Amino acid sequence: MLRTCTAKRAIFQVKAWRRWNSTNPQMAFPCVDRAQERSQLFQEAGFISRKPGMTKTRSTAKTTPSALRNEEPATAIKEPATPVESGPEPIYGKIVSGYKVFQYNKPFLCDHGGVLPRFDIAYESWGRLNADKSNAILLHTGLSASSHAHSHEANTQPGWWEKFIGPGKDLDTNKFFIICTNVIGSCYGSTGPASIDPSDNRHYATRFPTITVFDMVRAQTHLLDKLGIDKLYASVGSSLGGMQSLALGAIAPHRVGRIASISGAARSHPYSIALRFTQRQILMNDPHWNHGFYYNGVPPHVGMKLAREVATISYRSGPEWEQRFGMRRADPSADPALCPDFLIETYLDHAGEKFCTQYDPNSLLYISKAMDMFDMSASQQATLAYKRSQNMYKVDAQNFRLESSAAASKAKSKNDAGVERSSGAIEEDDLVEGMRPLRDIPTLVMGVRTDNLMPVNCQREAARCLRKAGNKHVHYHELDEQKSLFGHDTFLIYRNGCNLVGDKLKSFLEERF
Ligand SMILES: N[C@@H](CCO)C(=O)O
Repeated sequence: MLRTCTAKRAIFQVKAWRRWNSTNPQMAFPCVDRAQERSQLFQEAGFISRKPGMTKTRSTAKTTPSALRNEEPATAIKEPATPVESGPEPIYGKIVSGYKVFQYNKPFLCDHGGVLPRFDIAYESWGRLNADKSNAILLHTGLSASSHAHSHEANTQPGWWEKFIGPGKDLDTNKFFIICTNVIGSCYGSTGPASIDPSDNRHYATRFPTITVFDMVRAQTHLLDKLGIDKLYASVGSSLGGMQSLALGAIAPHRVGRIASISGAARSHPYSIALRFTQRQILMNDPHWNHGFYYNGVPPHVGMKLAREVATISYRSGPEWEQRFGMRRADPSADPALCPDFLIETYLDHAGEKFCTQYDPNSLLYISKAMDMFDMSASQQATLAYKRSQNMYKVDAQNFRLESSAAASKAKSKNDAGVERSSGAIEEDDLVEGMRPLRDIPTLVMGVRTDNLMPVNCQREAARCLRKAGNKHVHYHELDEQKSLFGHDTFLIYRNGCNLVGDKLKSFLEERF
């Protein structure tokens, strides 16, 4: 009762403040009011969901205020119209159904020694698996994506690669069987921090183990086993997916026929780490983050919104925004405001608003950290292999035997190669050595010069190291400013009926080697 009264009083105060400042428009801060209002709505919803006899987890659609369901709150102050229509945007939705779930019911050892007692992987597929199961393509996702890459009967909403997949398309479903998973650590049906820990029926939250990109693909190999796919036709991905497609080639080269790594990297760039670190800091310093234990209360939606605004700056490019927004203001006749005012500001505000209640904040922390740590250098892989061998006792005896011998041989190969991680300067020989397992796998590496998040140097480095490792089939393409101003997100965007990433990918996949 007390909580309801407090919440109502706070909403009343916000409304009163708005009434007052309508006569003082220069003092209006609708972007701040809206955040406060959303906290109140969450608080009310939390109170409703904790009434006797109701679930203790986050409230259901029935009891959840509209703002929490990512709709416009009935009482929200209207911001200037968002100029998202002025340019192409990725299609990302909150996916809660329409996927299949693969259940791995054995303990899963993560690279850094944590153990998941079991895990789920949400996945979707398109096309038909042929009789000898040789036409499967595993499509790896970027950070925020779900398994819903394309529409189908169980979910007719357009997917995030809707135009890339289909009969005759870039990923041609007349030829290939396409599988897309939601990675472990995420929140769209696969096991992640928001999942329930079976040992105590509480959300994992930050008790979830640290995961690596190698863990993500290792988990996917168990799905491939279940589907009876010994060897993929191709491992394809962009961004984080471009890291995964390479990582799979490193841990299971015998299972991959071709690799496509688009706007990815063989190891993270310090600039990318800086951008993701900043996002995590913003999120973790939202008092509602509560060390990750927010699932029964108000989530850190303000931190999420601001983190997404920073992320969006890294996903697109200045030259795109010059053309798209310039110095235009949402309402040129209005006095300058501290809340969104320039079109670019309303755009970022919209990106943050859309994402902040759609994606689990802890998933952002875990997955972005996994990206930061990604490094295919031989010394780093050997370090992880050694860690695995030390922790193998935590999982069952069968896994112990299988994996400890693999880990031991990797740890040994580190000594054979005589490679150690350099203390400061970036050591390329170490990366070449780490990419040696991919030397016989035809690989497409693509980069975009306007990419601010994973600079094109990352893709140049990956291609160069693959070649130095002896790979004779490295196909490298770089899109210059004339071809794409969409920066890192280029791979998500179709314009004028085409996407240059898709064209190149199609030729690579369909070429005979
Ligand atoms: N916009 C993409 C870029 C990173 O893949 C995302 O949010 O996942």
